[in-house]
Amino acid sequence: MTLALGCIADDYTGASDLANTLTRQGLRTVQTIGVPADDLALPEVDAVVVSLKSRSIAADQAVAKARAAEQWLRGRGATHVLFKICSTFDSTDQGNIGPVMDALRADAGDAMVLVTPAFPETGRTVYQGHLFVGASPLNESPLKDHPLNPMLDPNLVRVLARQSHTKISLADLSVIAQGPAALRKHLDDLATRGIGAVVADAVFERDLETIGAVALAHRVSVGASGLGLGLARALVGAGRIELNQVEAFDRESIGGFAACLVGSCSRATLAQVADAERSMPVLRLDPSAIVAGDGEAQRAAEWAIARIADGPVLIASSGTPDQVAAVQAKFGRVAAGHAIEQVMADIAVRLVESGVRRLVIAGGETSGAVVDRLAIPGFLVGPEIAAGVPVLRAVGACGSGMLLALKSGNFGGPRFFTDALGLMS
Ligand SMILES: Nc1ncnc2c1ncn2[C@@H]1O[C@H](COP(=O)(O)OP(=O)(O)O)[C@@H](O)[C@H]1O
Ligand SMILES: O=C(O)[C@@H](O)C(=O)COP(=O)(O)O
Repeated sequence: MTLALGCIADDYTGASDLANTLTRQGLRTVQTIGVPADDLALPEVDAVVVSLKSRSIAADQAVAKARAAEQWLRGRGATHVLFKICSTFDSTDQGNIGPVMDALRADAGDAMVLVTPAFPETGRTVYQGHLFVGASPLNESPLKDHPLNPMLDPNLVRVLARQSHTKISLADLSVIAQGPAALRKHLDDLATRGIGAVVADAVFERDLETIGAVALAHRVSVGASGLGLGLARALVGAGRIELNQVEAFDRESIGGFAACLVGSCSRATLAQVADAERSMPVLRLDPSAIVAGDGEAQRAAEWAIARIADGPVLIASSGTPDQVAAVQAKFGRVAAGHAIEQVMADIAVRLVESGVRRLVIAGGETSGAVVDRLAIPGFLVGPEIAAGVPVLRAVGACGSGMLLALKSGNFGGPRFFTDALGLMS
């Protein structure tokens, strides 16, 4: 297998979003959980997205994990490696995007790294280095209240400069709009001034095509699915990919019971849970009881198992920003998040033991905890439920025969959970 593109994603929902984008652009793509074991049988693919649960961990640990993934990808022939971050940049001043970028840049020997989280299909655009979520600057969007990575500064040149040892600058839209040659010249000029990474504006997909075409000549880039789209189109345009069928697995019905586990507290997910209450039983967990270790996992699993034979169920820990703040004030941000994720994983194990084969999980960290506990080694990409969220089929012995959807907290329309289950038969 010689990879046309290697990718390292900093969480599992983000990885499935990127795998979805690459697949839709005609690249045969597989998502692996961590660096794959040597004995994991992978199909012949153009791109591998190695998923890490590294978005919210210490920089030195994230760097070590990213380097291991990079080595594996380079060993399979990847000349370009995309470090996939969130389209809302989810990374505080203590975050690790800058340190991982610095390390990958050093390993690759690149003079310049292009960085853009723009993903216009989901409303994420970058202008003058400022990230917008729909019409709102990042710091006025719901991301200001993210439970783990609250985003308070929309200027990504500043945010990245606070995390990185590399000198950061901007490629603004007036440069990007002139196309690849102008962007190359701009980067060359900046490199002579000691700049080593550039936040690139992007509002439309054509901007990402320009950025992708230029980035492909480098060995490393940093961005969200929009940059994946730009790189994929550049690979196809360069004749380095044979266009493939967009779905990598057959749609044979899988059966078994279905359940949704929701740990995201995003505004979009809160509305989706409220909507799901109209079509399936919903259990709202008590986060304080979870963190206090009061048997919430056991109670929730029993509640679900008593109902799943009659149809899908949904279990949510999600709270409003005020409720999340109250739990965090009592138990601490990291401890609360971790305890809730682990209870979701406990519940998932019980559900799978009871015959659940179709699992929808909302939230990146939540998905990471559940998929890790189920020991699923990787996924093939199936039909798209919503922008950035595909149906996934588990590969490998653990979890084989299961369908999952890993939903980024912010993605999906109001009826996401019923939409997802409708495509996961
Ligand atoms: N009610 C709650 N109070 C505090 N933290 C919560 C609550 N419910 C979930 N969490 C935690 O919030 C975090 C949500 O992150 P994540 O699953 O990545 O969602 P998203 O995709 O929206 O970022 C997780 O660590 C989760 O355990
Ligand atoms: O780029 C994105 O927005 C997503 O792919 C993503 O990374 C999702 O992260 P979570 O919102 O934490 O699930």
